[in-house]
Amino acid sequence: MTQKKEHTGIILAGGKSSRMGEEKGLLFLHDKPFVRHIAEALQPLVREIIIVSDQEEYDQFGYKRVEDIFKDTGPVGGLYTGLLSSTTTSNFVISCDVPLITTALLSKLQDSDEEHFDVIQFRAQDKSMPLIALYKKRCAAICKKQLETGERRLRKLVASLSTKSIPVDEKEYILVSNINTPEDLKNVRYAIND
Ligand SMILES: Nc1nc2c(ncn2[C@@H]2O[C@H](COP(=O)(O)OP(=O)(O)OP(=O)(O)O)[C@@H](O)[C@H]2O)c(=O)[nH]1
Repeated sequence: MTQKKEHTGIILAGGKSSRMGEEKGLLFLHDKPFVRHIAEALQPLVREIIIVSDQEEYDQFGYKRVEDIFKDTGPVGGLYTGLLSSTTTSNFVISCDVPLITTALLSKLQDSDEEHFDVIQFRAQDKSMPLIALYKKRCAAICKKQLETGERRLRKLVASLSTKSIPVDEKEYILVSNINTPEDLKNVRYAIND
């Protein structure tokens, strides 16, 4: 097990948000943008937060922002840039569309961290969640190699890594739900009385 605060929090906030039709990380839930919710959940567990995005609007949050090195290569490209910018061996990598994530849930990943696993990810029912996960910095080289072959799929990358999956309790499914569409947002707002 690694010590708390030996991790970096990387939030991926690039991509097209085509299903939502507007920048997902800047959408509001309760009184705060998604990215702010996620950063606040990460904050007690990490040394530094890095947002990977080409959008300057994310500078308003006061975290370090880095721009994609490989453009338009999807989450694997974002992961590559985030890991390269990090100074820690182990890193939370979180998509910008899970605003209900909590520190308590994220700390379960941290408590399960082991040096020999490349990835520690959540699994809800039978669905693994590679964008609510810990990645070792060494995975950057593998991301680069994969992207150079033209393969962009994150699931393909994770399949090539040594991975541990942590089950999410049924009552916690809502906390890991991705909000990708206006319908998802409506449903979550309804579920949490927003
Ligand atoms: N930095 C970076 N992040 C990305 C990139 N593509 C996707 N992401 C992030 O990866 C996560 C998952 O992305 P998706 O939901 O699959 O894709 P999306 O482009 O955001 O949305 P859709 O266009 O609706 O598929 C989100 O947090 C995105 O912000 C990219 O090229 N660069």
